[in-house]
Amino acid sequence: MAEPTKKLKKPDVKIVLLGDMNVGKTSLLHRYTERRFKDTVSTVGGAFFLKQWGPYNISIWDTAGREQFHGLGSMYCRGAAAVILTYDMTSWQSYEELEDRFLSLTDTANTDCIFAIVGNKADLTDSHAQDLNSDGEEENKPIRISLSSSSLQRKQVNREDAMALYARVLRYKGLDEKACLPAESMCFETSAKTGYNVDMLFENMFDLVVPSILKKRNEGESSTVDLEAPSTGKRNKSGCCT
Ligand SMILES: Nc1nc2c(ncn2[C@@H]2O[C@H](COP(=O)(O)OP(=O)(O)OP(=O)(O)O)[C@@H](O)[C@H]2O)c(=O)[nH]1
Ligand SMILES: [Mg+2]
Repeated sequence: MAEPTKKLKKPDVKIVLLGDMNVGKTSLLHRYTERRFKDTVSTVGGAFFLKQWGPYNISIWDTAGREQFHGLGSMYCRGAAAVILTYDMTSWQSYEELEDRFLSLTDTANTDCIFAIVGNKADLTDSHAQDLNSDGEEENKPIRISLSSSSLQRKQVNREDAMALYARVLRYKGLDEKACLPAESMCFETSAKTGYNVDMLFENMFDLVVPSILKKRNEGESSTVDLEAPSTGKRNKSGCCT
């Protein structure tokens, strides 16, 4: 009897994390997937994590922010249903770089690609400390922990700046602001260190890409990949591809 052909579910959709080196892209993904903040090394190339979301498979691509890997960015963005543009709230430069260096990489993303603007390292900012005094909800622990005033820094990028960038991103993509998701719901301030807003960010994005999956399915794209076909990347144990 002939052996059944080996087929593996392939991701239904792709979400890409973009942003300058050191803003915390890898840490955000670790926080979400491993529920902890751990030491990182600067990413080389890119790596992906597969998330099962209900009946759907979503790949989240973590890319390298270092300039030397810049050329790879548009490759990782090809066919992306969503892009998370990430900056460090304590670094104005990391915010500026999003427009100067990273936005054009998204030209290869889907035409209906969804954008989120994410300011990470909220735990380092003084305004975050104030917020938490009134509403200290973070992962598991009371927040007082690491907020010694000596470690706090001035917040260099405000939420209004992020919302203004969101509007410019839509303009760059030729999209009508009124027909798109509102800036208030697409700009996030997070902390990979404490977990602040991290689940909310990723899970919002997962919900938002579901229509893109359904559209793809309606257009009749195969949802399996042939394991016997030549592979294009090496997989390691964690499901990452480098
Ligand atoms: N305080 C604080 N530090 C953070 C946070 N997120 C990341 N870091 C630290 O920032 C540094 C860079 O984090 P990474 O996650 O490696 O940054 P990246 O954006 O993946 O950098 P590349 O891979 O080089 O593009 C590390 O020392 C992290 O520990 C955060 O939310 N708060
Ligand atoms: Mg990284």
